[in-house]
Amino acid sequence: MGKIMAIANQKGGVGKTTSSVNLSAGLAQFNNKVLIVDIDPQGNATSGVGINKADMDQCIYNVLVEDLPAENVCVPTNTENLDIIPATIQLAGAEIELVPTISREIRLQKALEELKDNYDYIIIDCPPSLGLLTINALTSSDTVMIPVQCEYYALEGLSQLLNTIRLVQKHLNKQLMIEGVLLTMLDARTNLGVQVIEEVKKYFQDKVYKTVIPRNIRLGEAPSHGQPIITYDPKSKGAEVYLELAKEVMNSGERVR
Ligand SMILES: Nc1ncnc2c1ncn2[C@@H]1O[C@H](COP(=O)(O)OP(=O)(O)OP(=O)(O)O)[C@@H](O)[C@H]1O
Ligand SMILES: [Mg+2]
Repeated sequence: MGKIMAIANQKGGVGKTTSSVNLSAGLAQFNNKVLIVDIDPQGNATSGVGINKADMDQCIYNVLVEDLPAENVCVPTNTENLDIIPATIQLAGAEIELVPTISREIRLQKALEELKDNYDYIIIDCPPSLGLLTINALTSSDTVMIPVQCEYYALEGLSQLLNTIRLVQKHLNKQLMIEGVLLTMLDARTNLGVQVIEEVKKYFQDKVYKTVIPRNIRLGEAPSHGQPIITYDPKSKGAEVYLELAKEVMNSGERVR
């Protein structure tokens, strides 16, 4: 049975999508069958794996709001072993349309239940908010990965996220565990980055992944070519670190709560 992992942080631009796409591609390279679920109306993970959103007449919106089976919207990507459930801008309406519906917090969970056996990993790329879409992701997941940018104010807003995770654990998904905190966009030339790493480690202790993602120009370029880093530039530092992270995730089954 597959492991479902949400990649969440309500702060924008911290590396959620970059990590969703490239961790997924890394896991796929190690022969895991992987599904990305894009639940961000921006649809960055969707375009990041080369899917043209304008060509899509169905997406995760139809699954969440119209009960379309998730299987019907799964599409293969150019990366072997990697499928995606895409998001288009249509999803922007879901946050409000779901409010009056029955079982609005568990719609994604129900949809993914039927798919869980087809994949080794299902990675959910969350939007930068703590609204119903992120709640659906957390309710569906076994674990949550929190990317934290190595910048000043890195920890700001994390208490809100942790509180939301606690509420989901209490009311909707007792199983949910924090998989780990991923430090992203480290600029090794500055002292600030090192200070932030220290601070985050003090707070989260052994929950912080050993792999730290540096700033890497190639990682920033890859999405505009619709490719994960391991195909866009397999020799880059970015490809190396996301493969390392994939290994770490594959070995983290025994991580304790
Ligand atoms: N390690 C990195 N090195 C260089 N650029 C990066 C790196 N990680 C992410 N980026 C770039 O930074 C920007 C923000 O990253 P990303 O889209 O992954 O963040 P996000 O948390 O998904 O954002 P949002 O909250 O809008 O969904 C993107 O342009 C991305 O290409
Ligand atoms: Mg994103």
